[in-house]
Amino acid sequence: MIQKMATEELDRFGEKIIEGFQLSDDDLRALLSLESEEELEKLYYVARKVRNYYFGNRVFLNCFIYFSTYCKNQCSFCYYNCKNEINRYRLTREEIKDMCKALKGAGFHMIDLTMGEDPYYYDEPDRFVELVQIVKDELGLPIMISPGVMDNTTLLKAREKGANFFALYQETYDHELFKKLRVGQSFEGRFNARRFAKEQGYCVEDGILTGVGNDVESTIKSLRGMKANGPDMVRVMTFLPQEGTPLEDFKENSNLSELKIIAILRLMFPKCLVPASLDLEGIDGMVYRLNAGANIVTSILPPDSRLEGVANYDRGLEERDRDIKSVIKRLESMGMEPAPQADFEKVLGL
Ligand SMILES: C[S@@+](CC[C@H](N)C(=O)[O-])C[C@H]1O[C@@H](n2cnc3c(N)ncnc32)[C@H](O)[C@@H]1O
Ligand SMILES: C[C@H](CCN)[C@@H](N)C(=O)O
Ligand code: SF4
Repeated sequence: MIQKMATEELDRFGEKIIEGFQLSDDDLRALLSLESEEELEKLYYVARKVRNYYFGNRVFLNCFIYFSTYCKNQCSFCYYNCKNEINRYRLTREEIKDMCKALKGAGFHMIDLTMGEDPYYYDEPDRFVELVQIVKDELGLPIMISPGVMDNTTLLKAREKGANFFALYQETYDHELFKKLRVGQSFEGRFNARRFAKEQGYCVEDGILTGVGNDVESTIKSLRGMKANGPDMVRVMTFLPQEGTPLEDFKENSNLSELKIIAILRLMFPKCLVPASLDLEGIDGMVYRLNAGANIVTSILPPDSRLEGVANYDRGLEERDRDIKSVIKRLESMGMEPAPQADFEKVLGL
């Protein structure tokens, strides 16, 4: 398929995608099986062509506020699973308010409010709704919420207070693998919460993990599963094993790299937001992810922040390279730039 294509053919392939061509399962098998750097560069070339057609060199910037690392769940891949004996924090309302004040005018397109499934909020969900209100009042920016499988009533209330985006990642659409990852959780419950949010006017983000025991066929199942639900943002994250978790020693030689899947996501979801997360390899990693077709930088932390990431490649490092100024500087060195806020509001359908 793509291996033997010369530049003109790669351009034509990109144009076909822009014209609406849909990749078949066999096409996905072929792309997921690409091996050499040269072949992969051809895939990234086509993905950039499609990304540039819709977004040019303009990138969106998402601020990540992990405001509570308490959780009642025990996902086998996650550092914050309730069985892991770690230091946890829960920001106070005042701390969140002060953080918002420091974020004014920083240049973010959206604020991502993330928490574990913290009983403090799950037992009193209006506390979470109040948080959304505080951030909306302080910053007025679009808000992404990543609270886990919140009940429908709370999702509705958060929407009324100004939440725009609901992020809930299925991890995999392979039910057997899901059971091993999201231990004791309902596949349908997770799926239905995201679908309900979409029906209530949220933009939604779905996502999968790779390097977590997924193979080509399960990855195709996941790509198809996400496609069927019309997400506004789709991600893939490399699974980073976490100390103190059941998968801390998990290793596999996966050929299903994050960069390869980012590029395939771009071809399957040409107009979608596709993240380049700093959570995995910081700003150096961002460059590769943008060059593979991503167009929103996520897990950008408030300046001088000691807040957690999620996969948190830099946990324990003194120096963290996740502030917006450093991101923008690197973007400029790549000939890219932050998009106007109006472009983002268009994506949100505002
Ligand atoms: C956004 S965070 C927390 C939000 C909320 N508690 C939830 O589970 O949806 C959860 C996501 O981070 C990602 N994640 C968690 N641990 C990870 C790890 N060790 N490596 C890569 N991604 C990870 C997973 O995709 C997971 O869905
Ligand atoms: C996984 C997190 C996002 C949650 N909505 C964040 N660390 C990221 O990588 O974007
Ligand atoms: S992924 Fe979310 S729900 Fe699962 S343990 Fe981590 S914080 Fe809790």
